Amino acid sequence: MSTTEIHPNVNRVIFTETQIKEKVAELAQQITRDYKDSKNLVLIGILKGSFVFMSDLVRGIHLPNTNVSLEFMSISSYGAETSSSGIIRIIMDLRTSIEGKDVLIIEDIIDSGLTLKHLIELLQSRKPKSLESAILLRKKEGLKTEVPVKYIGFDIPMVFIIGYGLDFAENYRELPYLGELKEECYKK
Ligand SMILES: O=P(O)(O)OC[C@H]1O[C@H](OP(=O)(O)OP(=O)(O)O)[C@H](O)[C@@H]1O
Ligand code: HPA
Ligand SMILES: [Mg+2]
Repeated sequence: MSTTEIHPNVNRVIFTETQIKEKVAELAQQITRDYKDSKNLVLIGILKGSFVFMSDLVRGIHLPNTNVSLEFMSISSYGAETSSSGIIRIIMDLRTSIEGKDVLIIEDIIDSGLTLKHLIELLQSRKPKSLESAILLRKKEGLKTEVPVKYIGFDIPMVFIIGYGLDFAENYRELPYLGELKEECYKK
């Protein structure tokens, strides 16, 4: 990717397409290894942010002896801000039961941790056989609550990230890399 293709509102590229591809392949291999004896694995993508990560990740998972199904939930708490509103809204819930199944939540980012914490409590009450999560990005210093995460892509600094599915006020999801949004785009 040449520098001329970088969006003008991106301060710097944090991870390139190649770096992301390698990391996603690594995560997919770990998941393949860990779930080889699973009967039913439900991968739950959390929209909208996870849609790119989910689509790349699932194509690296090879489990010929497992019923692998994909489900989606849509959850929102950020709106047009760069910090969590603290109000976790479920916009769209699962269509099927997860009772007795192995469940893996697929998320783009964990920042305050509030979304994942809420989600784990909700899904645990539906009695899955197991419940884990695969998260591409984690802002360790942003965490306001303890949340267990089994698969982590990258730990990142406290900057606002866009691209590869992540947005600011619904823009930039289409960028193929992960970049830092310029402060002047959100600081008044
Ligand atoms: O750890 P937290 O502080 O809760 O932040 C993480 C959540 O925030 C983002 O969702 P957002 O509310 O922006 O919805 P979106 O995925 O539709 O962009 C992101 O996709 C995670 O779901
Ligand atoms: O840094 C971020 N970028 C995009 N969405 C987010 N949701 C939580 N943190 C972020
Ligand atoms: Mg968002």
